[in-house]
Amino acid sequence: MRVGIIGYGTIGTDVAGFIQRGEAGEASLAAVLVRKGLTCESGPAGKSGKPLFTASFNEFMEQAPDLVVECAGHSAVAAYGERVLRTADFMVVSAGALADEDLHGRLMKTARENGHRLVVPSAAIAGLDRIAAASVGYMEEVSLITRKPPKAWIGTFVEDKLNLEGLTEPVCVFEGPARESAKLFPESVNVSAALSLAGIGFDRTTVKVFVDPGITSNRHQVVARGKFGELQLEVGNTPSAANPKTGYIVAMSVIHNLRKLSGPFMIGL
Ligand SMILES: NC(=O)C1=CN([C@@H]2O[C@H](COP(=O)(O)OP(=O)(O)OC[C@H]3O[C@@H](n4cnc5c(N)ncnc54)[C@H](OP(=O)(O)O)[C@@H]3O)[C@@H](O)[C@H]2O)C=CC1
Ligand SMILES: O=C([O-])CC(=O)C(=O)O
Repeated sequence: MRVGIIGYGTIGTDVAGFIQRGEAGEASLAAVLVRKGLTCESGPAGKSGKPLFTASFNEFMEQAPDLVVECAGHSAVAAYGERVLRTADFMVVSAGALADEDLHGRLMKTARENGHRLVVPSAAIAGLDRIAAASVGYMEEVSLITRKPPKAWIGTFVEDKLNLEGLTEPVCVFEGPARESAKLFPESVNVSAALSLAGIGFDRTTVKVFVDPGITSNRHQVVARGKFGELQLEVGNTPSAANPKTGYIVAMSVIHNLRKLSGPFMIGL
């Protein structure tokens, strides 16, 4: 399976590294779409050699990826999604972009018409296998509490509202439906979108978001109840050195999914 990556930041770099070290099952790296010129010293190459690093979307798609992994943010999902799905599967890490109903609908239509798949990895959250299975029956509740340390909020709108360095107690910066949280925190609460898509949708999934000076990991708590029974889980993601908003687990989850999609064995669905 030939893989293309959009975005060579924290997640994209890790995903590319895993693939190039042969840790992604049958997947090989075909091309990386970057924003400005080349960011990799290995330089340009073609279909058969090293992966191509390019700022041209057309050149990127000419490498004939079977699957493209988006690791670049909400705007990249909107900019490239439909064009990718005409010829390849599309794995969306910035799942919050799908809170835009119109965009989500267009991507689904393009995928269906062209026989490709829109794939959302679990990334920073857990338990989506069970939530998705549970949603086959009636569900009364799916809720999420996301907490991250102050440094994870630098560069977000929260920085303008709070003195992040001076916090001594957790502060709730959002409470409401997942559709709003996914749009309000494009770089840091994509987990609410993945949870919504697995379960009862963006409008019934409820979310609280905290800046918490008492923790060092990015923490997500999920509670769900329904015909299946109930689920309570909490994950603590180690923030990556390059971007404290993002856990290392996100790239690892992408690789787990590449192994599943490219190989003969699937588990953790
Ligand atoms: N589903 C989940 O659980 C999670 C999802 N995410 C999502 O993943 C995204 C990426 O995270 P992360 O890697 O940590 O972020 P980074 O900011 O470290 O990296 C993003 C990279 O994408 C590049 N980029 C942006 N737009 C484009 C474009 N149009 N074409 C090519 N490259 C582009 C940026 O380039 P430049 O430097 O030029 O801006 C940057 O190099 C986040 O914005 C978030 O939406 C993150 C964590 C968890
Ligand atoms: O990595 C995390 O813990 C979650 C995250 O940034 C997101 O959901 O966008």
